[in-house]
Amino acid sequence: MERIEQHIAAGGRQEVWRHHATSLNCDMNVAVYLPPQAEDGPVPVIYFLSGLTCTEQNFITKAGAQAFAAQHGVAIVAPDTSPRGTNVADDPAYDMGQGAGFYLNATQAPWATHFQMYDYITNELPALIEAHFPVSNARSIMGHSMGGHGALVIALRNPGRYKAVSAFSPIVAPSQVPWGEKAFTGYLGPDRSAWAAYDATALLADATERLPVLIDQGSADDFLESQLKPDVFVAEAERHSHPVTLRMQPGYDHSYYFISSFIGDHIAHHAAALKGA
Ligand SMILES: N[C@@H](CCC(=O)N[C@@H](CS)C(=O)NCC(=O)O)C(=O)O
Repeated sequence: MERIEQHIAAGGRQEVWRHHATSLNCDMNVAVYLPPQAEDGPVPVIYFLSGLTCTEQNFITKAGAQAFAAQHGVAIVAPDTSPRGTNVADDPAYDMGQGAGFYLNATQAPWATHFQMYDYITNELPALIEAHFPVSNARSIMGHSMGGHGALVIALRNPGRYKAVSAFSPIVAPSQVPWGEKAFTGYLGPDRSAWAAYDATALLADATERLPVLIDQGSADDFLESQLKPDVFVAEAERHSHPVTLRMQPGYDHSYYFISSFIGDHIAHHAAALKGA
């Protein structure tokens, strides 16, 4: 692993590391924030998954999370959103290919060679982080938009692995909206039976754990009605007695201004669960 950035932030360290990802068959950047408490011993870790078009940079430069992470003594790991590189398949559209990995394991050409983000985020990255940084194995996961989809799917499919899950403006039912239909057709093929494993709403029926889900959603988000549809998830969660809190935030849009306004609440929510662990 090679450290490519290091900055003091809120008394801790914001770092960016570059490493070879075996599951993705390419080199990846990953941002790691270590709070001041990490100097004295292992701290819990929150994974933050970003949305379409993002790299590891968007969250660390725009969300204002470092001061809250320092206050609560938690590390935050923010990976890139897809495999990258000139040898990696891509698509000219912003919602497919590099920058749009959808946190799944692709089965279709030309994507399957590198687009194995589910394995990377669920297995390879935590093992790497826990081997190289002063962190404990207390983990939680959150994300934004496509990354909110990733966080919900990964938490629902891995009971016991995460102490908390939350999302900003998540794509909760990708099988039912244009972003998801396009990406899943490309990465997983047209057979919709393969899609349910990556659809948070579809996964609720078989969830074995009742990890409470916190969702914040801006009411003025341009993607709310067409792509996000949090009510679909809430209705299905109610059917299966799965605890979910959806907070509609009046006037907020889809941007990092929205995330930065509520990131403190999410980090407090995660820190309480991580420390109770
Ligand atoms: N219309 C946007 C759609 C992509 C978008 O809104 N991306 C969100 C996540 S789904 C984002 O976080 N963008 C990067 C940023 O705001 O820093 C575009 O073409 O860039």
